[in-house]
Formats: sequence, structure tokens, C-alpha cells
Amino acid sequence: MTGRAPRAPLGWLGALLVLYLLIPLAAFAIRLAGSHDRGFGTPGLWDAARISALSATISTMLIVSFGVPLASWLARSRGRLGTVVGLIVQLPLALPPLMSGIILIYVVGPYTRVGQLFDGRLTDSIAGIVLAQSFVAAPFLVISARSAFESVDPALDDLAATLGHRPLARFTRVDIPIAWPGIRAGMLLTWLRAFGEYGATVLLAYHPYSLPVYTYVQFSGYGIPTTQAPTAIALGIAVVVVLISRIRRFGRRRPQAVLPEPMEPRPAPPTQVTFDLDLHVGSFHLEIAHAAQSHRVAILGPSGAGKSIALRAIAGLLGSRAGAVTYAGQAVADTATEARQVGYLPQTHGLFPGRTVWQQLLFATEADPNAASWWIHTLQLDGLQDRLPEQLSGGQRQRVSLAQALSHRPRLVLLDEPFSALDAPVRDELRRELRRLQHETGLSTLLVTHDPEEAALLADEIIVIDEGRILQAGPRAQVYNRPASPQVARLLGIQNLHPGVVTAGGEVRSGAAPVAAYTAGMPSGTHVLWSVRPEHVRITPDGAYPATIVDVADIGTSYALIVRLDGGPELRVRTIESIALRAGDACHLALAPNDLTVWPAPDEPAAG
Ligand SMILES: Nc1ncnc2c1ncn2[C@@H]1O[C@H](COP(=O)(O)OP(=O)(O)OP(=O)(O)O)[C@@H](O)[C@H]1O
Repeated sequence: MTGRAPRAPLGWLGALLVLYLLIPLAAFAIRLAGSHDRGFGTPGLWDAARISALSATISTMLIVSFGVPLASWLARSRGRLGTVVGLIVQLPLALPPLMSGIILIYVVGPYTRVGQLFDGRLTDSIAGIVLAQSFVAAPFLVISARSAFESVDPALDDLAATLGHRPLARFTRVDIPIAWPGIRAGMLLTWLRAFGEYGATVLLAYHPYSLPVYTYVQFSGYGIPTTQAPTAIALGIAVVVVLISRIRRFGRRRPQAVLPEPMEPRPAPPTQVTFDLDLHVGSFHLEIAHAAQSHRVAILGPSGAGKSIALRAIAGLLGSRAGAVTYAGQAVADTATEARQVGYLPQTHGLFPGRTVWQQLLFATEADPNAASWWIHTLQLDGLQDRLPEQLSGGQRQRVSLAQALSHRPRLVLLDEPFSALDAPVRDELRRELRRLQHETGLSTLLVTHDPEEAALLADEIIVIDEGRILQAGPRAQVYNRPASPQVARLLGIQNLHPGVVTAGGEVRSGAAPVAAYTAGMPSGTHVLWSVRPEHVRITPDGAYPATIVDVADIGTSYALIVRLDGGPELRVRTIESIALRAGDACHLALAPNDLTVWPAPDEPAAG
């Protein structure tokens, strides 16, 4: 038994509809084949067909010129205005075309002001036909193009801005190519709808005859046999246009890239960033300020802390009102992103669909082909230059993104969780690679991550943020060894974090176990949190703290143990020394007071 629902009844329902659509077409074709005189020589027929084709083409061109920018705006607009405009655009679709004709007469009819400007000749002319067709057919283009633009990832627009492209270039070189299949389908539908338009046209422009008006005139004057030829023409055209809309560009051949001589780019001078940001995105308020002392900085924080918003603001993608930003002492708040010379790796991989690896690398306005060739080689992308994004693995895509960001010699590279979607071995490999580049080429980087290990590997200076505020900022060693608060300790992934109380002797009692620590300035009885890094807990016979082994795991390069302090909490221990102990064995721990960090518990007022 497969457990699948039987599909036959659904299939039959669909087949009935297909029959209903097919039978009239077939009946017409049979009648046409059996006729003596099909009327293809009737006077006026071909003129009417020509006028319909001409006016539909003009209408479509007009609708595309105005409708594509409108659809792009509608796809991005979130406000009430966008909703209202979206409804207005759809209205002609919901209105009977005859009524659309009546409405148009009130605006451009011979006795209106607009009509009189043209001596009443706007109607009953090709212009009148175009006006009627455009009104009725415009929604088809706008609706289709709008949903096509909605599928364009806004991060690609941001990426193109960091690669030096201005808004118009981003529209024509990023948005239009990606949305093109939807725009093309909308154009063909629009043309067909305009070509077949009758209701609005017959009221607004009875003359010259368009094909549908001509057909009605023939029908009412001479009966149905005389309508065979125009119907056959319309049917033939519909079939051709529908077939055109189905044509895919199978296996389009792209020229193979010939890579120029690789040439190592001159390294950009180290760039330290200063920022003082104060901005709202929706209901989220980001207010952070920092002057970096290093050119390898990480912003670390949990999901939703405001890391990506901070990075986008520093890149200039949120406008000049986001706050003050300087790169190497130079104020850039009023400089557009495209002129800031930054490299950017957005959270989702930033590659442009339909472009080969080589085309991605040369996409920046100031891309240097020799440098691009060098990055292909350095980032181990040799042989992949003619591949499209979908023909690459996740790790290769991130390498291409990195190469793309570096090929225009950015002064600062902004990385938004660049490796988070990759599996552990590929992530480790790419982190190592980036670290190597940082050290070998002096690359200036600002990394956003929620992973403390990644921040420690790729930055000399760490800014810890949460809920749009800085919790701690400073050199890596200082932040990791002396987290300013338990919250920072948790965000840094510090594992041994336990509650305790300061004793009269200045120790910390955790459970029943007193632990020696520096608690200067904290009165006896203060509730605290204390922590010690797993690699700072030593198991040694002369240790001061009796304990019991709970678990020992051999993790290849080291041992990870869980040990319970007698009368106290469990501690994680990490050691590279060979361990002969097993779960349940007694042991002793050595904990240096220097290695312990103690904070007043969050609800305790800070002492000292
Ligand atoms: N366009 C937006 N409109 C409204 N709120 C937004 C918008 N973009 C982000 N936010 C909100 O701002 C906050 C910070 O978002 P941000 O993307 O900077 O977080 P993050 O720290 O990068 O998180 P993650 O690690 O999950 O990417 C979140 O609460 C988010 O919901």
C-alpha cells in the first residue's frame, strides 16, 4: 500500500475543463476547413488586422515604459500609498471593458477639455484605439512584472551598490534581468489583451476598425459566415504568441572566459572604522557608538540584536541619517554606498543569477581583471570561471562572493555572517582562508556574527551588542578573559557560569563548596555569578578542590570532561593531557583565583 490518495477524480475534473476549452476550437477548425469561401479576401479585413497589431504594439510599448518602473516601485512599497496604487492598477481588470470605454469618454471624448485640445480627433483614431487598449491591458503587465520584481532579493541590490552601481544601473543590470521572465510573460499577455480588445475600443474609437470591431460589424451586417477569416487570424496570432511565451533559452552558449595574467592587487591601506549610529528600523532602535582601534573588528550578538542593521548602516545602505561613520578618519556619512569602496558579503550568498563566476568577479564598476584572475587563483576557484551560481557548491559560492567583494580593491570588507549556512568542515576551511588573507594581505574587515569562536578567529577587537545597544567593546583578549557581565559571558559561549554568594572570608560559596576568587569590593552575602573557562580547570592530585568525575569524552585532539565539585556545581573541563580517570572516580581540581571572573548577580546592585 502506498498510502497515496487516488488522483483519478481530480484528473477527470481537469480533463473535463480541457475538453470544454478544446471542443469549440476544434469545431471552429472543422467548420473553417469545410468552408468554400473563408472570407480572407473580404475588403477591410487585413487593414483591420494591421490596425489591431499596430495599436496593440504601441499600447504595449507605452505600458511597458510606464508599467515596468511602476511595478518595480509597487514590489518594494510597504506603505498605504503602495496598497492604494496597487488597487487602482487592478481596477480596469475588474471593470467590464464597455464601462472602461464610457469612463474614458468622460476624459478624452470629443467634448471634454482634453478632447478639444486635439480638435475632437483623439477618439475615432488609432490614438483612440491605443488609449482604450492601454487602459484595459495595463494591469496584465503591471501585475505580472510586480510579482517578478518581488522575487528579486533586495540583498542583491545592496550588493550591487557596494560594487559601485548607481540606482539606475542597479535597476537595469540587476532587477530587470532577474525579473525578465515575468516581465516578458506580462508583455505578451498585454499585447494579446490589447490586440483582442473590443468593449472599450468600440465606444471610444469605432473607426478605424480594429479586428474585433471589424468582426462585430461583419457579424451584425452579414451574419456569422463572414467572421470566419477574422476569427481564424486572431486564433492563429494567439497560438503564435502563446508559443513564443513558452520558448525557453535552452542551453544558451556563453563565451568561455579567457583569464588574463593574474596580478596581486596592491593592498588597500588598513582602515579603522568609527561610528555613532542612532536609527529606527520599524520599531527597532539601534543606538551604538564605537571608535575601533584595530582594522579587524567583529560585532557579536544574538539573533535580532541589530548586527545586520549596524553593518548596513556602516555600509551606507540605510542613508546618511543613520548616523556618523568614518573610514580611516574620513567622514563618509554623506557618501553614497557606491562611492564608499566597500566589499560586502550579505547573509544570503550574494551572487547574481544568470552570471558566470567570471562575470560576477567583473561586475564591480572598478573591477580589475588581473586582480580578479589573481583572486580566482588565490581562492582556489581555478576552472570554475564559466560556471553559473547554481553549478557551485555552497563553499564555492562563498569563495566567489568573497572574490567578487575583493576584486575591486575595497578599503573595508563587511561580512554579514558569511559562513553561517555552511556545514562545519567547509565553514572551518573558509574561516582559516579568510584569516590567512587578513594576515597576508592586511585586509580590513568588519564581521557580524553570533558565533564567539568565529569572532575570536577573525577579529582583534570585539563589540558585543544586544537589543540595539553595546554591552562591551574592546580588544579580543580583554573581552574574552574579562566579560563585563554575565550576559556578555553567555553571549561569548562561556560554559562554566554558576551562581554563588560572597563569604565573610572573601571566597565565593557555590552550593556548599567555597571557591577562592577575587571578590574585592563585594560585601559578604552579595549574590554573584562566577565563571571559569574549561581549559583553566586543572585535574591534579595536589588540587585544593575535591571532586568527582561525571563524564569523560575523548574528542580526538583533547578530552572534554564534566566534573562535579564536592558539594558544588558541575564544571566542564577541557584538557589535552591523557586522562586515565573514569566516570565515578574521585579527583582533585586546581582553580587559580586569577582565572575566575565574578560579577554581582544581575538583580544585585554592583558593588565597588
Ligand atoms: N525592515 C525591517 N522592518 C522592521 N524591523 C526590522 C527590519 N529589519 C530588521 N528588523 C528588526 O530589527 C531587529 C534587528 O534586526 P537585524 O537583522 O539587524 O538582527 P541581527 O542581529 O542581524 O539578527 P540575525 O543574527 O538573526 O540576522 C530585529 O528585531 C528585526 O526583527
